[in-house]
Amino acid sequence: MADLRLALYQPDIPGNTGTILRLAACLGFAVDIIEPAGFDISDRNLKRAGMDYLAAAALTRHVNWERFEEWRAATGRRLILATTKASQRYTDFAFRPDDILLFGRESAGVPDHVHERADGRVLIPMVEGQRSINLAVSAAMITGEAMRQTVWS
Ligand SMILES: C[S@@+](CC[C@H](N)C(=O)[O-])C[C@H]1O[C@@H](n2cnc3c(N)ncnc32)[C@H](O)[C@@H]1O
Repeated sequence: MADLRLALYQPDIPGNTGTILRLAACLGFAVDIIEPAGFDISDRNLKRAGMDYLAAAALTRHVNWERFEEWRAATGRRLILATTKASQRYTDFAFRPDDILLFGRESAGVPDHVHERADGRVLIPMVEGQRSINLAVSAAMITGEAMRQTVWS
């Protein structure tokens, strides 16, 4: 199991979370969900996307942002935010093995106060005029790069 973690800020779409939990089970990293989420953990669309991989996923639920931050402070881990507002490409960022990679909610990303708390902010560069990449796809791209740098190299 890698030490790297992926955190989802108040996710809205259960299929995306199920897809990410399946990825986490397959690649071997833990997932933190910062609630409230827009669905229940028993949602059938989450189960459909996560399938039987859900049983193997290491999932921790945090009741809100403040409790997540209390927990993170105790671990001493960095928080690295994936955001379209970053200027640094994720491929140019030096990830650490114990980083927490934070992804925003599908409908609204993260609020400014969360953006400001991040120790680093990374961007997947897009074609000019496009808004954003699907949450699960962006999570796979950035987690893949972080794993390449810290686990697979
Ligand atoms: C569908 S996007 C959120 C779109 C939202 N309307 C916004 O303005 O942020 C969901 C999450 O995927 C990640 N994401 C999507 N595209 C990205 C990109 N090009 N670079 C970095 N992260 C991205 C971010 O964490 C984002 O909060």
